[in-house]
Amino acid sequence: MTLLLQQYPTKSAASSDALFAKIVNDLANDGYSIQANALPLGLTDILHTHVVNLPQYKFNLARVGRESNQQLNAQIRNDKTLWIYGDSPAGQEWLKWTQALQLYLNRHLLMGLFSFESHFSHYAKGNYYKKHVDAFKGQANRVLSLVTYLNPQWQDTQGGELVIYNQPGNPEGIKVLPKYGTLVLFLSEEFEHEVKPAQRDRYSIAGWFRVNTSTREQVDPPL
Ligand SMILES: O=C(O)CCC(=O)C(=O)O
Ligand SMILES: [Fe+2]
Repeated sequence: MTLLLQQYPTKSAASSDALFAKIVNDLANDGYSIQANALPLGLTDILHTHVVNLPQYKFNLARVGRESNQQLNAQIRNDKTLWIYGDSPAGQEWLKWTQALQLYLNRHLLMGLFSFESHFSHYAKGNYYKKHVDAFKGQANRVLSLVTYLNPQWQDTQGGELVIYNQPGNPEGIKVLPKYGTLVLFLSEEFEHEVKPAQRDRYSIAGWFRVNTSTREQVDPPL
């Protein structure tokens, strides 16, 4: 008999299982999950080193939807972004980890997550992203939003909070400081949220798990 060693779960994926289980529980109960010190430290470190060493010119002014009017855009958000592909060791490690998360979510919540896209964001001092949703009901195929933060020693007084408006009865929303290794997930269509201006450079990764809405006429996500 030949025994094939399974690729999954790997040791590192297995060590995230306790975290993934908490996320599944939160998502099922509340539709969002906020986890401090969630990312494996080695992964946070490699991503942080990578992002702070990227040359500024590689980042692009973020766009809002299909809007091409840059002035209007800048009133809504003025961070800069850079899409993450597997063309760097940091990018590869990140995509491996989010892949393990995607698999876990599909197994335990049957979400049918089909693909994942993500970008680094750099909010320079004073930058913001006004209140928005990441996907519109019935339109988009972004179903689950993910954000993680790459800012060592973030102080409570330095602003830059993500505010999640979780229910009408709580107009203040839930504030999340962009601390090193904190991970946030929420259902993309359900929660308005915003990024408050920060007192210092703020680095993060924003990502979205998508379902496949391909039809015979249209391949989506685009190849
Ligand atoms: O950086 C954050 O805290 C959230 C970013 C965000 O909402 C987005 O990029 O859509
Ligand atoms: Fe967002």
